Amino acid sequence: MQEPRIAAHDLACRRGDRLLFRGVTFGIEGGQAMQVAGANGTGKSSLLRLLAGLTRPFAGTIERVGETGLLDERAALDPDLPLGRALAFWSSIDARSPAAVEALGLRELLDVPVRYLSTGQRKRAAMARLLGQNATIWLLDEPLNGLDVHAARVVEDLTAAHCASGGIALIASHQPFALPNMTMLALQEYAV
Ligand SMILES: Nc1ncnc2c1ncn2[C@@H]1O[C@H](COP(=O)(O)OP(=O)(O)OP(=O)(O)O)[C@@H](O)[C@H]1O
Repeated sequence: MQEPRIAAHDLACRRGDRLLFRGVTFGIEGGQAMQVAGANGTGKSSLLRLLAGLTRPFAGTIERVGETGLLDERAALDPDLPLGRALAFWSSIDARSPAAVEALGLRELLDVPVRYLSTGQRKRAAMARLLGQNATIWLLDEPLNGLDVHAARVVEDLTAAHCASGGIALIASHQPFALPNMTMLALQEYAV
């Protein structure tokens, strides 16, 4: 497998008629993690969506080697399906013996329609979906929002394991996220 990498060079982002940031440059290799910090509205979510390839930069370039998986407020799970079947759509989640389903405390919820899940349960399900996606580059937008203390620790541990096995994690968060050797990108420094 090719070594994963994600890099931005002189990136600028425009939403509507407003330029949010410009001149963002960084490079992250396999095994590394970076937290994107910044006040509300500085463009953290917009940056992750750019890096995921969902929107196009106003200026600058993105280099991406490896598949990206985006975790945000949308669970990317069919709301009408029971959770077990919705997760099964993501190929490597096997509802019978998935370590992630156990670790994230989802076993008792597999028969519950996704639309009935609470905010924290939905976030845990989205994390299980991300694991089932087998993406090497994780883009985590406020991954701890809505999680209780135990679930937050599980998500931090899963992310640390992902990096330890050669993956990349980019984390946009207001909350501290415990991960060894994480670098920091302060988005307000690039505000226009
Ligand atoms: N589709 C859109 N069209 C126009 N403006 C948008 C659009 N999406 C987001 N914005 C604006 O872009 C700015 C940045 O939004 P973004 O969600 O990227 O910020 P953020 O740093 O993640 O904020 P928060 O910390 O509140 O989550 C906001 O002012 C927002 O209103």
